[in-house]
Amino acid sequence: MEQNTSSQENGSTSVARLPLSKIIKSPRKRILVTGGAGFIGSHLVDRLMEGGHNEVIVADNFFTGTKDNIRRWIGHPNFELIRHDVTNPLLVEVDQIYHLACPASPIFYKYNPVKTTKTNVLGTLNMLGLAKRVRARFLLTSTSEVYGDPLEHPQTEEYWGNVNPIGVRSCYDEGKRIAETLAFDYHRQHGVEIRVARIFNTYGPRMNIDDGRVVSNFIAQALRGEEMTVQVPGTQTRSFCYVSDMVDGLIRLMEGNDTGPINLGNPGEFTMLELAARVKELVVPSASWRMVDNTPDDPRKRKPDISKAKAILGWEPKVTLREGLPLMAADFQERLGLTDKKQQ
Ligand SMILES: NC(=O)c1ccc[n+]([C@@H]2O[C@H](COP(=O)([O-])OP(=O)(O)OC[C@H]3O[C@@H](n4cnc5c(N)ncnc54)[C@H](O)[C@@H]3O)[C@@H](O)[C@H]2O)c1
Ligand SMILES: O=C(O)[C@H]1O[C@H](OP(=O)(O)OP(=O)(O)OC[C@H]2O[C@@H](n3ccc(=O)[nH]c3=O)[C@H](O)[C@@H]2O)[C@H](O)[C@@H](O)[C@@H]1O
Repeated sequence: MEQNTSSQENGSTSVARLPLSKIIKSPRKRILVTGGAGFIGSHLVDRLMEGGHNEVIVADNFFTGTKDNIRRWIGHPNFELIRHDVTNPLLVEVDQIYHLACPASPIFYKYNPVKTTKTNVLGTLNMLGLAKRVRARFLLTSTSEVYGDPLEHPQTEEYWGNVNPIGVRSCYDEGKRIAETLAFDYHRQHGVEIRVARIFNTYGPRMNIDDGRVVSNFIAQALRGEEMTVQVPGTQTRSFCYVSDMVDGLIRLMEGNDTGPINLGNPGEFTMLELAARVKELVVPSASWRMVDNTPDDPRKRKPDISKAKAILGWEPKVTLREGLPLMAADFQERLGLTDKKQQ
């Protein structure tokens, strides 16, 4: 029998103003992941796709990401890949936006610093504009680099940071700081639901082999039989979080009620010399290292205070560096087409 649709067609004003995604009751969430072809993004996409409850759209310009990272989902009915640069507006109907698009390795973000700033400013502005228009919840992957070369240790979310505004890292550090500002202003001014994660150094399978970040460099160098390049003084510290823990934290933040900013990272703190020694012990026992020059404004120490993530999200990392390094090395070994160096 034909339904009388006149009330639906004439619909009340309030219903008519609802975004389409709220009117069409879909059992699935539609989720946009910008930068979804990158390292963290592709692991996040895996987690969001598994279980079949979501439709996932990846928007990526493939500057540092690759289709290989998301190849398993291409052709899946719940998955869509768009070649898109976030410095241009994007029109899609979604319920959630995970905004990761931005080169993360210092080598790549310094390669075209003006573009990095544009990605952080215009890219975040465009994605917040989209969130406002379609009433999507928006999560920004900010960084521990907003703390700069920190004068407080470990870093809590209350610390305002020590950042050089005109240095070679500023396109990234200051870019992420203004991205956070934009998120909070869209929240206060336009009521956009925002979530801000401050991610500390994350590592794992699928990192670009020649990405330039320390864990990928050391593992690739050790496996290739090259010396690991420890930048002076070698006593600078970082705290390394395995990617599956990070993805878990990001999803908890998105699904929870707190805007953040919330530190997500592993509080285990290592000097770069200790990291090189761990790679030697766990990946290639014959490996060695040499000291090389450092780059300007390298933060001397970094370690997250994750009390807030524990209390608010019930989250803390599970995978230790000792467990994570061999998992990453196995992936690198396969991609480099190498045999197991440890057994040689
Ligand atoms: N991995 C970490 O240790 C770490 C730490 C702090 C913050 N983060 C943040 O997490 C996010 C992901 O980092 P990652 O380690 O996966 O890096 P990644 O370089 O592997 O991924 C970034 C992705 O963004 C894409 N991209 C870059 N510029 C773009 C643009 N203008 N338009 C569309 N796509 C663009 C790249 O092609 C890539 O797929 C970044 O925003 C980064 O700042 C990462
Ligand atoms: O976690 C973060 O918030 C940020 O960390 C990184 O910045 P950084 O910590 O400097 O990352 P790396 O380039 O991996 O350097 C880490 C340390 O390793 C040292 N390093 C790096 C490379 C290398 O070959 N050898 C080496 O000793 C560097 O001097 C530095 O002290 C990147 O900027 C971002 O991915 C991210 O936003």
